[in-house]
Amino acid sequence: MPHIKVKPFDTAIVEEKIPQSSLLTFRATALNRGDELWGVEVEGKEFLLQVKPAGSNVLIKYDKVTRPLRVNLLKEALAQVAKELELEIIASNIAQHKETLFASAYEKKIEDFENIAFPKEKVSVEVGFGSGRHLLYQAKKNPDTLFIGLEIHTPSAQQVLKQIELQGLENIWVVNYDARLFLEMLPSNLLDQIFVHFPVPWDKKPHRRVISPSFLNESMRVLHKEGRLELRTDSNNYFWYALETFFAAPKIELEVRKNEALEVTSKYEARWLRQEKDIYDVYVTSKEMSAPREVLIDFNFNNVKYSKGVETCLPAKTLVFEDYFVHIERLYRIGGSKMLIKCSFGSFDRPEHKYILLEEEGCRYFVSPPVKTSVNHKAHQKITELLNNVKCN
Ligand SMILES: C[S@@+](CC[C@H](N)C(=O)[O-])C[C@H]1O[C@@H](n2cnc3c(N)ncnc32)[C@H](O)[C@@H]1O
Repeated sequence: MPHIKVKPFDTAIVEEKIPQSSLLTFRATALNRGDELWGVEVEGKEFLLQVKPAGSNVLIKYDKVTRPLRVNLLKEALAQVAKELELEIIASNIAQHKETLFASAYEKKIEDFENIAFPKEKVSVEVGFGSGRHLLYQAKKNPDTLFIGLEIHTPSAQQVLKQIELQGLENIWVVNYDARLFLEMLPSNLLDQIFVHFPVPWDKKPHRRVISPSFLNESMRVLHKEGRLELRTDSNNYFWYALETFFAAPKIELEVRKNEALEVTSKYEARWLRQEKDIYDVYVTSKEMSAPREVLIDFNFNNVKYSKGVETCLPAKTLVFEDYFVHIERLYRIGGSKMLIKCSFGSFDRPEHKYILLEEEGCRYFVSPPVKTSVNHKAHQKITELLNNVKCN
């Protein structure tokens, strides 16, 4: 990733240069540490550069949380900063290259679902598609259905995206995100089917299993009446665990099969078949329409403003709640009346990493708000409460 190593210089000159700079917007210095963050804006995109000592020199590089997708924007920012501050570069890797961003129209981000139009009337979901054999097969066989494939393993998601292009399929969306958090982004009564084939059994860490009471509730909400959740597993343990979970749900119909042959065999299944293992199917059919989903999530901080002493009032330890956490990682001071707060929060499995810019005029996420999930919202409300309490002290 782009960086420059420069000879030592007085970083305080940045503040003097900001008014004339074509890209620098602020300088934030870490409390009790030697590193800094510089706010920049290039071609309308805001992001941060990290500045820290590297032996007897200074390293200026990208910041993971706010980095723009286009690497050339970062390189341009580093080159321009070095020029404006007249820095002496010792080493760098900022030569601009032609960018070949592999952006597939079939890859969707979780935040796209905050406001998305489904191009087909019929929609189904596959959770943890792995090599994608079943997903690709279903999409080919049912061109009238949109298949949303969810996979947390990024290389598998990329492989399947390539296959989609190679096979010329137009009815699959791939989402590289945790299925347990994804379903809440969907409207009620949308889906025909949810396939969960050979989920990781997690015998020693059952809390990581995809199937859980809350996953079942969300599945029943997003399936339309008569829509079906299909679990296929080779794990006897998982089968009984899932049955117990499903039995507790109201208004569903259950069907259990053993060693049923499907039209397509996944890689995992082929291995179990060679070993002559039993394979279990459990079908859960939704028997009622669900109420529309209510989305009452906003990430405004309303009346939160910078007040003196904020750094002494924020918790140093991670706050852990039943289904979310809040961790204030680091504080940066910008002049005398602004702060940048680096924090992580939300779900234990897919935490958000964000900066919050706290000023006398107000407060906002820098550079973009979190994904609209309920756990992120709970965490946001907790952070708002923490920042408001500072005002009361
Ligand atoms: C045992 S493999 C099965 C793959 C495929 N369904 C098959 O039958 O060959 C389980 C897959 O689920 C994915 N996975 C596990 N937990 C997940 C989650 N919470 N959300 C999305 N994918 C998940 C894993 O990355 C892995 O690719």
